[in-house]
Amino acid sequence: MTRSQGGSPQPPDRTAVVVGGGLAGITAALELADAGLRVTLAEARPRLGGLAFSFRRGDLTVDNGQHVFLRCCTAYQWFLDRIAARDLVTLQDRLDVPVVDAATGRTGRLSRAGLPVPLHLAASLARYPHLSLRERASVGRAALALRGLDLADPALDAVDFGSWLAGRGQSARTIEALWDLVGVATLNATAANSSLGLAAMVFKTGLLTDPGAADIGWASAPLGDLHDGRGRKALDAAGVRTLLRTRTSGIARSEDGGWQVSLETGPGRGEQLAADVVVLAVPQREAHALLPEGAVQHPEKLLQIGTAPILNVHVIYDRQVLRQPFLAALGSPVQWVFDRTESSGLTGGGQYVAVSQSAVEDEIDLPVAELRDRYLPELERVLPAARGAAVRDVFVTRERTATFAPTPGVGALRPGPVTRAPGLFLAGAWTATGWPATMESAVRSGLHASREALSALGLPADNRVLEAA
Ligand SMILES: Cc1cc2nc3c(=O)[nH]c(=O)nc-3n(C[C@H](O)[C@H](O)[C@H](O)COP(=O)(O)OP(=O)(O)OC[C@H]3O[C@@H](n4cnc5c(N)ncnc54)[C@H](O)[C@@H]3O)c2cc1C
Repeated sequence: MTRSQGGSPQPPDRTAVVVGGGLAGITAALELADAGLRVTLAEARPRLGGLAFSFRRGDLTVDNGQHVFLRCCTAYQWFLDRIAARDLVTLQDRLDVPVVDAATGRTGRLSRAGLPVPLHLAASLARYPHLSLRERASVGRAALALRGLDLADPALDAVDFGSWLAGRGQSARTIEALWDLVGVATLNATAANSSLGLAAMVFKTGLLTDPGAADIGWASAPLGDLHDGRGRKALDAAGVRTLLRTRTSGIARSEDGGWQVSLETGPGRGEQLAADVVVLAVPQREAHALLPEGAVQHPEKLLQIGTAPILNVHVIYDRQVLRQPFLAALGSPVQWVFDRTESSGLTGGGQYVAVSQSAVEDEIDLPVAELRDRYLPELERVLPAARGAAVRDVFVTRERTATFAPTPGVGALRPGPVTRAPGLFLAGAWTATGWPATMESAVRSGLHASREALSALGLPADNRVLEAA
């Protein structure tokens, strides 16, 4: 799938090494290979997909954590098309989120109508039972204020979203029942701990641009089938040499002005790869450790980017307890609950639900027994059908560094794709994409890095995806 420019042959001998086989690295590798480079992708783990992966547990295939995307995640959807995995996701025709208040048992819905922005959400908000009339009216005013914010204004990054909302008349209840309901899941932080710049980006893009922007999508197969299985197929077809279980231990300038990448391919075994360009698509701490001296101006900034955890509590019931693909909860520690029955391969009746808990710094290290005691009774409050159901299994997946923490000031710490070392580029959801740590940010970062790498080699890059985004 080499892009040919007006029929002229591509230079055959340009080489690239991409370090890290998460979504950022896969994207960069595909783009560089599509442009005609000889690409090696080195991933430390035995699989691709980075933070969005699956593993086997008995007969089940379990995702390390529930992942969703929105219709406005155009780069991630391009990626799904590029790896031929569109058939493995479901995307709502129209945003529709059931929201249960565990305290009252009432269910409201955040949904959209077929009207232009912002009227598309007005009817649902007007009927939203978890806020008073006055609170609902205040949401409209805050949304208008959000709409007026200039996302390019760096001053937004220094302000916390919670204070900004409070200053726009949002009560604690409105923040909990609306802004945090969406924001905690997308930013992995409460409004009080989120940069206004990132929060405004999420809410403006998702709710105040295109009417369909916030329609929710999710994998209908295990994440590993998409990012590892189909990702690997696409890389193979593009001619990328993919090395798994291969940790990169060093990146240094070679005498000819290119790069020398040191790989650990097994115990006591190594390989040196020469490359014209290197894309470092690993998390910020690993990037800090691998960056050659002087490659970024303030390397210490990478270590100042905080991280935030996500916890999933997986519960197998002996019967159906959740009748929709997912729901969100209020008045309970439970945040979001997803039906994982089909995608996990559970057979023999029963239902598998995953409770997805973002920004749970105080719970991430709790023992399973404690989490079980906390969440099973809460699930019975949120899902009445769970009250008479028998629990067949409970297990927990923890990602302590699931995302970077979107705290105020983080924008100034995130580097762009271009380093001061010619031919060395950075990618990863944590780099300066303007997005919070999401699959969308990861794919965008891979597109940015590969575009810059191609341009440094004097090769044309396909900008269409980024321009459309
Ligand atoms: C539980 C959970 C839930 C999430 N939910 C959502 C969601 O709903 N929606 C959403 O959009 N996003 C979600 N995210 C975030 C999303 O998964 C990440 O932002 C995205 O996958 C990051 O991709 P990446 O390529 O930037 O980094 P990573 O996935 O971290 O990939 C980096 C890769 O580099 C490899 N590596 C590191 N060091 C080396 C080395 N020295 N040599 C070789 N390889 C190395 C790692 O093994 C890893 O595979 C969630 C994350 C988690 C953990």
